[in-house]
Amino acid sequence: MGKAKVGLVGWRGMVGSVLMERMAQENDFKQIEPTFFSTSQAGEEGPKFADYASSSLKDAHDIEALAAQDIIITCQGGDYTKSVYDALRDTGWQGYWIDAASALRMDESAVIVLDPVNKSEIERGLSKGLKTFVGGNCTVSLMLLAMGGLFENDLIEWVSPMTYQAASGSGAQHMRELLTQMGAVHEHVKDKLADPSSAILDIDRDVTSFINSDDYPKQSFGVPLAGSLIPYIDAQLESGQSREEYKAQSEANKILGRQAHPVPIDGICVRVGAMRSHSQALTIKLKKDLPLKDIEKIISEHNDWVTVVPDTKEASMQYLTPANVTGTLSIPVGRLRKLNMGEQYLSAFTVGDQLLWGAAEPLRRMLRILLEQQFS
Ligand SMILES: NC(=O)C1=CN([C@@H]2O[C@H](COP(=O)(O)OP(=O)(O)OC[C@H]3O[C@@H](n4cnc5c(N)ncnc54)[C@H](OP(=O)(O)O)[C@@H]3O)[C@@H](O)[C@H]2O)C=CC1
Ligand SMILES: N[C@@H](CC(=O)OP(=O)(O)O)C(=O)O
Repeated sequence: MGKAKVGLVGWRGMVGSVLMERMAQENDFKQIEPTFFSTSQAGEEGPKFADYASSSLKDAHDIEALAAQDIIITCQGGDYTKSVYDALRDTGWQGYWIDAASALRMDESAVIVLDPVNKSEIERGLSKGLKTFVGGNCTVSLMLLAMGGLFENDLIEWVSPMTYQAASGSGAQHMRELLTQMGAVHEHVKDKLADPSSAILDIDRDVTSFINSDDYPKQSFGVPLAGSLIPYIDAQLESGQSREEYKAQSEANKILGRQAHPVPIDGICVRVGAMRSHSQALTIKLKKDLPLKDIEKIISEHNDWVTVVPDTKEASMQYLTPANVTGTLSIPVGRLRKLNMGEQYLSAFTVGDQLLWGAAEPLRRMLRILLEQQFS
């Protein structure tokens, strides 16, 4: 069999760029015959990745050109998926669709992919002839990689994740705005800050009035993030949850193949001024009382990326932070201890790069699974 024809859509966006970087690092381009698509630059020169120079960009809305692909990977977003997916399938196209957007995630014909956690669900989907594979929500994927061992051993009665989500989850413009806000705050008080005799409460008053003023740059977020936080992510639902919070239980149980007997998962999702790594504080009710040492072993042995950070101040401050994790595939889990509520109540804190395991990496690995199983 020849190399699989792989159509890449959304490759120059933020998630797509991280995906391209990982594909180049892992020599994925050598295994495929790629075609690059664009919604806005059709006909322009294509990119060069890992010595692979592409021909000119194809129109990402050209259904015929899309239908010529064996596999399409899109990081273009939900609106794009909605605009072409049905039309493409309606032509009778039997190719594989790998998607970063949430649009098709809960669709019965789609598998949510996170192979270190749900390889068996992926295999089940493939054997049933399913052809649509979607990456999960970032906080959900990162939580499942961290807690994979406890879920796999069916030790969790419920989880309450309280998140600290980075600006990248809102997109590139929002990351820029966070930095602009940081710079603007400093600029506003820099003279007073440089004067050792100035009173900190005066500086704080100035900062507070500035970040609440119309002069503060907040076109993208709508409210201050630097110097503040945003306790609501994504749309408001009838249930009182935000859509981001709703995804925790629904997507996690679909990934785990537990939709018939779901594990209750619910908490509050908060945007903080980190750049691209999401953190989560988890309160977990275990099904039974287990020694902490056993819990640590189960967690750390589940996959190659999770590591248990000792519950000390020094290790937590050094290793359990967005600053330490960003740009890596590492999933540290720390602050593991039994809570005062009882021996079955466990706390945990975990961090992961929202653009790597949270978005691009599960898609790349799904491509590899398809290449190994369906195109070798
Ligand atoms: N941001 C995130 O954290 C996550 C996002 N996702 C999904 O991925 C989708 C894409 O997100 P994200 O990568 O942040 O989106 P981006 O806004 O970074 O990119 C989306 C598209 O915008 C177009 N574009 C226009 N101008 C530029 C420019 N100057 N530089 C780069 N691209 C440009 C490109 O399409 P074209 O070439 O066709 O013009 C690009 O593919 C989301 O809608 C979501 O569905 C999933 C998980 C996490
Ligand atoms: N909503 C996530 C990012 C994201 O794109 O999620 P989803 O892929 O579920 O739409 C965040 O803001 O951090």
